[in-house]
Amino acid sequence: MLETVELRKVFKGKTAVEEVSLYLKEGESVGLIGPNGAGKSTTISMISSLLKPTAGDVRLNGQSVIKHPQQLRKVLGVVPQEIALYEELSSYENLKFFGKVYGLKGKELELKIQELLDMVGLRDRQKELIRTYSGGMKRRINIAVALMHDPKIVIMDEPTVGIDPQSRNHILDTVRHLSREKGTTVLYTSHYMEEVEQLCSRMYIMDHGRIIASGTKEELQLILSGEETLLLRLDRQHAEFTEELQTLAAVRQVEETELGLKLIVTKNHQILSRVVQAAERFDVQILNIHIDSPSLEDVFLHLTGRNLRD
Ligand SMILES: Nc1ncnc2c1ncn2[C@@H]1O[C@H](COP(=O)(O)OP(=O)(O)OP(=O)(O)O)[C@@H](O)[C@H]1O
Repeated sequence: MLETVELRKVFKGKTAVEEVSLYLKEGESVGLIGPNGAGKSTTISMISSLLKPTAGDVRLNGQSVIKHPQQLRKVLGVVPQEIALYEELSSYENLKFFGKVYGLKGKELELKIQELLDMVGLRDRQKELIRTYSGGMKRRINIAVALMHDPKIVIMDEPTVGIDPQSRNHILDTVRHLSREKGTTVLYTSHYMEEVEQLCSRMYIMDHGRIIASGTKEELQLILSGEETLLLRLDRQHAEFTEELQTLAAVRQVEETELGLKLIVTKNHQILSRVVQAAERFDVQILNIHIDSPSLEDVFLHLTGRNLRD
C-alpha cells in the first residue's frame, strides 16, 4: 500500500536518514522503533511530504507521491509529537474546526466528533477548554484531530512520550480499535519496545538513520536464538565480580538492571557452574537465578550496543 524506497535526508552535510526502505501492507500495524535521534521523525516527515527527501521515493500503491502528495494526503492521518490545538477552545470546538477544514458539516460532522471523542475516552470532557487539559488529554485530542477525515493510513510519532498511564492506555486502545475495527493501516513509532510488541505485527528497528533489522517479533528474536539471558539477584553489588563475569567466554553482555545483574550468554551447559564458582571466589551470594529467552530489548542491545532509552 505505502512504501519508501531508499529514502535519504541530509541536513547541512549531516546525514539523518540513509537508505530507508520500508513498506506497509493494507490493514497492518507496523512499528518503527529506535532511540532518540535515530531518524524516525525525519522519516515520517518525508513520508507525509512535510520534508523533501535528498534522495529516494515514497510510493502509494506503486505511484510516487513526492511530486504529487495530494493523493496521499487524502488517505493519510499524521499525529505529530507536538500538540497543534487551540488552547482557548474546547476539545469539541477544536474538532469542529478541524472537521470543517476537511470539508465535513452538519450531522456527519457531529457524528464524527462524538465518535472520535468516544474513541479517545474524552466525550464527557468535550466542553472544557484545551488549556485546562493534562498533556495526555491534549495528546488524545491531537490524535482525534488526525482521524477526522477517516484516514486509511495513520502515522503516529511517539504518541505516548511523557504522559500519564491512563492517557497512555487510551491511546493504545485507540490504536487497537483503529486496526481491528476499522482496518486502518498504522505506522507507530516509539522507543518503548513493549508498546510496539503489543500493537504491531511487524517492526523496523532504526539506529543512526538506518534500518538495521526488521521482521516479526519471532523473526527478530531468532537473531539471538543461540543465546539466553540470566538474571542474577545478588546480596550486594560487586564490581570485580561483574568484571570477572565479562571475561567468561560464553558471556556476551553484562548489565546492571533494577531487577539484578543481567547476562546475555551463549547457550552452554557450563555457564551456570562458572557463574556460581565466580560468585564463591568473590564471596558474593546469589539469591536467585532466572533463565529466560532474550527479549526484543536484548536484540536491540545486541544490534546497536546500547539500550533504547540510554
Ligand atoms: N531540521 C533539522 N536540521 C538539522 N538536523 C536535523 C533536523 N531534524 C533532525 N535533525 C537531525 O537528524 C537526526 C535524526 O533526528 P530525528 O528527529 O528524525 O530522530 P528521531 O528518531 O525522531 O528522534 P526523537 O525520538 O528524538 O524524535 C538527529 O541527529 C537530528 O539532530
